[in-house]
Amino acid sequence: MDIRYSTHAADYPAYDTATLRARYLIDGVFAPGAIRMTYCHDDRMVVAGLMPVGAPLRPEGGAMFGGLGFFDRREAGIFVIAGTGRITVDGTAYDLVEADALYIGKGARDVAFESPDPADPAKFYLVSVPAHRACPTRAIRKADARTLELGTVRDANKRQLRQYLHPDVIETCQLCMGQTDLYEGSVWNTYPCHTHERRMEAYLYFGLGEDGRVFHYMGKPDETRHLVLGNEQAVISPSWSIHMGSGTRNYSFIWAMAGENQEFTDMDMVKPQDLR
Ligand SMILES: O=C[C@H](O)[C@@H](O)CC(=O)C(=O)O
Ligand SMILES: [Zn+2]
Repeated sequence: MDIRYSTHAADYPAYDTATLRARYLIDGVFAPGAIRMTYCHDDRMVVAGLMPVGAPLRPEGGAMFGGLGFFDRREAGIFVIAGTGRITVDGTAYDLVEADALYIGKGARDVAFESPDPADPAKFYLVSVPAHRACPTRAIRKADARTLELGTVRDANKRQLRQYLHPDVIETCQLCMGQTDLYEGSVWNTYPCHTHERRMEAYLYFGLGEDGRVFHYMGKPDETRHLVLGNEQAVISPSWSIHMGSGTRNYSFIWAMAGENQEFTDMDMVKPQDLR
């Protein structure tokens, strides 16, 4: 378990590149046959990659969770970013293809992740946060998501944003999650940018190819820093930080938020002329 404590907004301007990356970047999200977990103390969000090859994978609770089962006091959203996958929750199997998602509510006991086709192993991206009550476990297919078309070719930010774990789609305790795909020729995400003091957020970038990179911007709007991210790397955005990026090509990312509210539009928009 990789543990990330919260950082104060006054501290990050002094970080060098290596420290910025150690605090906010999550590398090695997917490894064949393994569960890779990062426990982030910002809103106690767990970010994990599961890539079953052969035997099914089961997220464990254990010492890090006070001896509880993983889902005893948590909910999770899981997206398939590659391959085809099956998740079995207490005897019910959900078969998922790329861009499908599953929400698992608090109280699930036996959760197994599998790749039914060994030639096409699934990459499951999981984000989990504490939950105070049980909401129903449900699959959300790509077509079920609330879809928004954003941006323009002129601004190189034409993209499709799909809200899967969102109050208009399914009920969750605090997790909001979705996927944004940039169209070919567009490279900017989340511009004009924003903060949301009431929620933290994590992004997983993928579909970048081997050499593609995203220059991800973070920090207070008047004191920005950047992290260079490669394919299938994630980044933590504390509530005080902007989170936007520009890629060397188009790409996709999964965003996940947790905190005080689930109002997607509760954002403090930053005027471009105020960025530094
Ligand atoms: O708070 C919301 C998140 O930052 C993302 O949903 C933004 C995003 O996917 C986009 O603009 O493409
Ligand atoms: Zn945001």
